[in-house]
Order: sequence, then structure tokens, then C-alpha cells
Amino acid sequence: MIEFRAVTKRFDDGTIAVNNLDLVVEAGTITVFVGPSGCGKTTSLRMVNRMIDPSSGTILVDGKDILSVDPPMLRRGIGYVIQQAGLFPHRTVLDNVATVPLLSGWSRSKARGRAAELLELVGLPAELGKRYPVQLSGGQQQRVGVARALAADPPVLLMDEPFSAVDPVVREGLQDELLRLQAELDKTIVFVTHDIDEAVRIGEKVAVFREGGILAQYDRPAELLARPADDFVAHFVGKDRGYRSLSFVDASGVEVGAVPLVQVSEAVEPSGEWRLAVDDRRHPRGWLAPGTTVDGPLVEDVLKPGGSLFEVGQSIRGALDAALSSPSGLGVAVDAEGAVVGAVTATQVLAVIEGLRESRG
Ligand SMILES: Nc1ncnc2c1ncn2[C@@H]1O[C@H](COP(=O)(O)OP(=O)(O)OP(=O)(O)O)[C@@H](O)[C@H]1O
Repeated sequence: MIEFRAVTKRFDDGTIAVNNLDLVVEAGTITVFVGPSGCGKTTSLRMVNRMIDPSSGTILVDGKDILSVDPPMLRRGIGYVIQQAGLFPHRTVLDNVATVPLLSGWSRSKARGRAAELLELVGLPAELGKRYPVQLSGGQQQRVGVARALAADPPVLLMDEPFSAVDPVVREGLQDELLRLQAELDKTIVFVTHDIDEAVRIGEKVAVFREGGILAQYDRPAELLARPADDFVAHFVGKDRGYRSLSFVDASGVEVGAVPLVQVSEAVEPSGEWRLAVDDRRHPRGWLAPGTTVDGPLVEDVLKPGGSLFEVGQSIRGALDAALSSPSGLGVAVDAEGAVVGAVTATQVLAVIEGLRESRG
């Protein structure tokens, strides 16, 4: 657990970067600090590993005042990942990751063995270990940065805009990877970003900062979207927050109905209704529009591309999107293997959303 108690940082030129911060980061969670540029996120983060010391107030890590711990000692228990990975350019990927174990006195072969395990853990093929950082993509470099920070197996991980230098698709992949790793490793992670979408996607709790280093709201993402504390937070979480908050409501309340199916490569009779074409594993292949006549076996060329799919038990946002993006108006539900289990309409989904709203008062 990390606890900020009335922490203020005033730099020598008088700038107040962090103003009387009270906040508890629970152990084993990902907590995100988010806010516009210059609102004190990085300063707050760097005070945890004593790269910056507070002007007043106290920071406790696992109940211990960090000012009572020697900084190098403190940092052994705190991994640090920064934007663009900050790798050593003249060391191979493997040696970058092995750096901390080597510094802790491990033999070269043991440190490299550990580094190889870590590369695997973050999803990088072993052969990349021989390359130099410049020979990797941005996303791969970020993974190496995470592996390096995990090398000493620290209970706490500080991540400062670690994914902001990569494109949105790679970024989403890295976020998923972090969530997967966290499920396995159970670290206490503080993650800084200025991207609210990233914050609500990966944070169990999100701290929104405003200018002047003031904490504007500290809440679970669903609360932040549903009940922003004030106009600043409402504006900062941005447009579509009502729709985005549906990501945190599961779709189990939506009753999945039957959907007419036809089999690809089999003969089909004409019909006046939309039918979903599936393959022999019941995976959806596309929609057959009403009145389409097919001469002989059904081929995929006559099918209309399907909309998005949603998995039963996932978010209601996915169910609504599936219905809205489907040419038939029927959102297709699939099981974990991707086989069709049925379909829902947008009206059905909205009725459930409306019911939830009313029951919340
Ligand atoms: N060494 C310093 N001396 C004086 N002022 C500083 C120093 N470091 C940071 N600041 C100021 O403190 C404030 C908070 O900076 P900080 O880097 O913590 O913000 P941030 O929220 O992380 O911003 P960004 O998203 O742009 O990285 C800013 O006004 C910044 O200019």
C-alpha cells in the first residue's frame, strides 16, 4: 500500500506542483493518475521512489515513511517504467533486462536466465534478446522496459506514460498485456497518463488531478464516468461518458433470443427474414438479407458483412454496439469459443439499461 498524507511539493521557483495530496493506493491494484499537462502527476509519482522529495507531508510505502529509507534501498523494491522505455542503447535487450539482477550481485548467467524468463513473461520471442533496442519496434521496446522494471520482482511498479509513444493499436495491445501480467503478478502499480480512455481502461481506481496539483476526484472508473465530482472532471472525462460507462455494466441482464441460422455451403430456401450464416463450428460468417435467392449451396459472396460480436457475460456496451452495427439490427452473441448462441436487439438492450437506471434511482 502507498499512502500520501497531506503531501505538498513546492519547487524552488515557487511552483506548487502537488498541493496537499491525501490518497491511498491499495496493494495489488492498478491506480492511475490522470489529468492535463502540468497538474503534478509525474511529481507525485517521483516522490514515491524519492527522485523528488516532498516539501511537506508524508509518504508511506507498506506503512513505512519513505524518508526513513535510503533511496537506493527503497528503489530496489520499486520498479520504474518511463515513456520510450529509457533503455540503454549500447546493451542488448537481454542485458538491458539483466541490469538490475547484475547490480544485485547475481552471476551473469543467472541474471541472463532471469532476463530470458522475463522477456517471455512480457510476450517477446527469445531471439529478440540478442538485438539492440534500436532494432525493436516502439511497442517491443516498451515491453522490454516493463520486463526490466520487473527484473528485481519489486512489489511496487511506477509507470510514467509508458505507452504514450506508440500508436493506438499497439497501445491497446500493451494495455491488455499489462492487465494480463497484473492478474498474474498482483503488483501495486501507479500508472501516469494524460489519456482518460487509457485511465478508465486499466485503472481499478483513477485519480484525476487538476491544475495546481490538486486532486479533483479519486474513484473507480465507473463512478468517474457516472458521477463526476464537478464540471472540471465532467469536462475532462469527455464526451460520450454515458455511453462509455456502459463498459462497466455486464450484459447478463439482457436475454439472448434465438436467431435464424443457415449453414454456409448448404442449399438455402428463400425467406422474408434476415438469417445469420454460420460455418460448421457455428462461427458467424455474415448475414443473408431477406429475399436473397441462392442458386445451389450458400457461398460467402452473397452475404452481408456482420456487425461486431459480443460475448455473453461481457459488457452491455458490447451488446449495444453489436446490435447497432449489425445489418439486420440483431446483435450476435457468441460463447468463449466464438460460436453463436443467439442475438439481441438494441431495444432489448436499452430496456435493460433503462431498468438499471431506474433501480439506481
Ligand atoms: N524541477 C522543477 N522546477 C520547477 N517547476 C517544476 C519542476 N518540475 C516540474 N515543475 C512544474 O510542476 C508542475 C507539475 O509538473 P509535473 O511534471 O508533475 O506535471 P504532469 O502532470 O506530470 O505533466 P505532464 O502531463 O505534462 O507530464 C508543472 O507546472 C511543472 O512545470
